[in-house]
Amino acid sequence: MTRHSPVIVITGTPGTGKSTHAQLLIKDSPVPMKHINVGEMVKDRGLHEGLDEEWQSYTVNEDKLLDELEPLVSQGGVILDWHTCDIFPERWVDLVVVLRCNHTLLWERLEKRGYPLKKIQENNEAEIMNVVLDEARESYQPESVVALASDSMEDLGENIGRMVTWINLWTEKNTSE
Ligand SMILES: Nc1ncnc2c1ncn2[C@@H]1O[C@H](COP(=O)(O)OP(=O)(O)O)[C@@H](O)[C@H]1O
Repeated sequence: MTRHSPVIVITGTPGTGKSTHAQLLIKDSPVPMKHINVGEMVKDRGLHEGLDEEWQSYTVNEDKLLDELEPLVSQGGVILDWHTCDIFPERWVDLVVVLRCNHTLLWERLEKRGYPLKKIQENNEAEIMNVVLDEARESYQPESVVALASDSMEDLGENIGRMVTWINLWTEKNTSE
């Protein structure tokens, strides 16, 4: 698969800042990148088996989702924004960014979002237990996975700068070979 732009996964517990990062990155990226909010795609295109009432989340049909994503990802230039990452085949992905957030801040962000208490607790525990980071480390090569703090606007700016630098290096390497 020849790509002229990379595929970046931005993952992390809900509320850590994935969409905020993805939206800024598509503006600052030196090559055109498309932001795919995978959760919204699942909902909008019906790539699920229905809503789990207890958890207020969709039961994803992974085969349908992967079939839908494959043609979009194959060209490169894509940011996949989702709270889980191990479903994406390793060959699709050039960089996995796992956003981390202090759990008190995360609690406040999810409360503001109007999540039910049970969902806030579940996500808060997942953040404390490193669930998404462990999942990323188990699914991809260590050099492809980077964990970045997303507690403050300062972190946000630094993270975008680091990702822009990474995209420049990737592009230089992959278009000169
Ligand atoms: N680094 C950050 N510093 C301060 N606030 C942030 C940061 N990242 C995200 N936020 C805020 O946290 C909330 C959740 O961010 P969002 O990008 O929607 O998270 P996610 O996509 O991971 O669910 C938003 O109100 C956003 O403005």
